[in-house]
Amino acid sequence: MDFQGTLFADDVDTAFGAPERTPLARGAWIDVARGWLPEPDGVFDRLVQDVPWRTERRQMYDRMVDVPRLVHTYMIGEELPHPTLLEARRALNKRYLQELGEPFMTAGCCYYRDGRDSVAWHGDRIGRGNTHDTMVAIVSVGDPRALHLRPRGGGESVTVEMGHGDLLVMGGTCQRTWEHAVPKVAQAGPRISVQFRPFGVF
Ligand SMILES: O=C(O)CCC(=O)C(=O)O
Ligand SMILES: [Fe+2]
Repeated sequence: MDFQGTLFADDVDTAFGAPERTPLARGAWIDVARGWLPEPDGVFDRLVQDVPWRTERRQMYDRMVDVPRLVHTYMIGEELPHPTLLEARRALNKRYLQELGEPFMTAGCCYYRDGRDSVAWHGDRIGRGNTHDTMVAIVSVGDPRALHLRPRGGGESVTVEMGHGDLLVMGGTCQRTWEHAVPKVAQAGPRISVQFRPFGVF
């Protein structure tokens, strides 16, 4: 089904629905909306095929290591690989522009091929997320994976099961006062995460 068709199909009622907010400690919050993205199957297939995936390399101590997942970031002005993602970013900007004070611009994509792929505890603190309140909006497609959040320096963690088409927005101080991770699991099929961020947040 093409995109216009999708917009007028049954899922128009649920697509881009209102997220539910959960305040976290220290001025952080998360918004969650289940089944938020329309046509998640088509988005998943397109992303697997068309994104120029590369292995992530990261400086760790004195050496470069492979981070176990594939990545690619669409920078400002670069065309997104599926029209539904364009619609998703529009919907996010409509909902959050006033509160965020600026639009979501970039789209980072991460491909977790199976349960061995993961990302360790971190905040998105390269750039302004380190000093300013901001938002990172994550859309998940494919197999469900748990995204964990914990206060920086320790404390009780929060787990969000990220299912096919689900939206999670991390907001407020979340990137500098909390950390998040997608740990390895014994069994999982492929999952792709698309993270929308404002300019200067990584
Ligand atoms: O896989 C996810 O949804 C989280 C990815 C993430 O936190 C990041 O790449 O900064
Ligand atoms: Fe992150």
